[in-house]
Amino acid sequence: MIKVAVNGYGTIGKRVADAVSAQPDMEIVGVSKTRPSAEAVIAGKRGYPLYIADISKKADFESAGIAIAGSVEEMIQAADIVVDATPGGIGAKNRELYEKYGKMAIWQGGEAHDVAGFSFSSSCNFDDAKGRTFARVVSCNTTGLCRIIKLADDAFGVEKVRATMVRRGADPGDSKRGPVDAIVLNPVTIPSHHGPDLQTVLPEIDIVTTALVVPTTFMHMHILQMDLKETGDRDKILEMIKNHSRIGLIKGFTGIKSTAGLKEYASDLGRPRSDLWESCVFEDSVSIVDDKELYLFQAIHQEADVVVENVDCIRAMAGDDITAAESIALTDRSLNFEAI
Ligand SMILES: NC(=O)C1=CN([C@@H]2O[C@H](COP(=O)(O)OP(=O)(O)OC[C@H]3O[C@@H](n4cnc5c(N)ncnc54)[C@H](O)[C@@H]3O)[C@@H](O)[C@H]2O)C=CC1
Ligand SMILES: O=C(OP(=O)(O)O)[C@H](O)COP(=O)(O)O
Repeated sequence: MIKVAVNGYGTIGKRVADAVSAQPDMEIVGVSKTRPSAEAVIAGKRGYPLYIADISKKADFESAGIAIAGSVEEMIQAADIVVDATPGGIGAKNRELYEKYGKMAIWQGGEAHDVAGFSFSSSCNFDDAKGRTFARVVSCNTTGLCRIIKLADDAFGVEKVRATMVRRGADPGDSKRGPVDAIVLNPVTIPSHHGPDLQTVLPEIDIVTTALVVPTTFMHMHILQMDLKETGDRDKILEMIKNHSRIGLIKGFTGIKSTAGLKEYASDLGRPRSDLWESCVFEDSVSIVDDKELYLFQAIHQEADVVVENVDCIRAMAGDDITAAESIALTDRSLNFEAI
């Protein structure tokens, strides 16, 4: 069994902990919080040993009736590999802790590529993670871009990509962020970080991305245009999407044309937390123009798509020798996840 610690039990960390627990070859040895909170209570209810970043806060937890297993340093020592899901910028500061105890670690997309020197996407570079001590799973948006661009590149070759990310303003449980009534250019400069971020995984792709933020909480929406090297074939693209285990195809007859419709669908499917681990490509948007231009819309559930990638990354780094396809299949099967 691969012993996994999750440092930072928040939006991403709690989902990674649940996904890891569902795997037959992994176990959670601990999760961490900084202060007593609703999520700390949930960690206890899930049976995850709870460790704290600042052990001097132990009394605060105990007076709230929350049992503490020890300090984050103790948690790290108990693990084979640490998934660092602390807020962007904090994770990089934890690197010396992982080095101190000689542990493998995986960071999230809020950290720069340099934190690990290697950025990961299950369907693009699984084998390159093998034997590494450190890796970073690219951000939710970049994960969505990696999946579909790799697919198009494999099918027809991709000459260049131009994409706009319409980003959610805050996660559903976050009442501090906005905007409440604005469309915010984020960033106002071009390109956004997503293109260069994609190139940390697929360096040969010519890509320019732009991004803005809107007052929603569930999912980002991508407007994608790819110039193909060869003449595109819509039916072939659709077939490849249907066969891709991490890309779902939203069919026109469903009437789903929005992130709201997808949220309802995920909920009706009985997905935990309404999570959509797959990218959601709208079938009717998939269009070939002038033979070689491919257009499509895809929605990305920011809280979910990176979760399954973290599980594969753990397996690539700390597991038995296994192929990407085998790991992806095992991860998904263990979660009862079949792309829509
Ligand atoms: N929320 C999202 O939609 C996505 C987030 N990410 C990335 O995942 C990472 C985590 O983001 P979220 O889960 O959204 O953040 P979050 O704020 O929801 O959770 C972070 C957790 O880390 C804990 N924490 C803070 N400082 C800590 C420390 N020093 N030691 C241990 N725990 C500490 C907090 O208590 C909190 O539970 C970031 O790099 C972010 O960019 C990636 C994809 C999507
Ligand atoms: O990794 C994400 O987005 P990103 O790919 O746009 O950086 C997550 O949705 C977190 O984004 P945030 O930095 O707006 O919280």
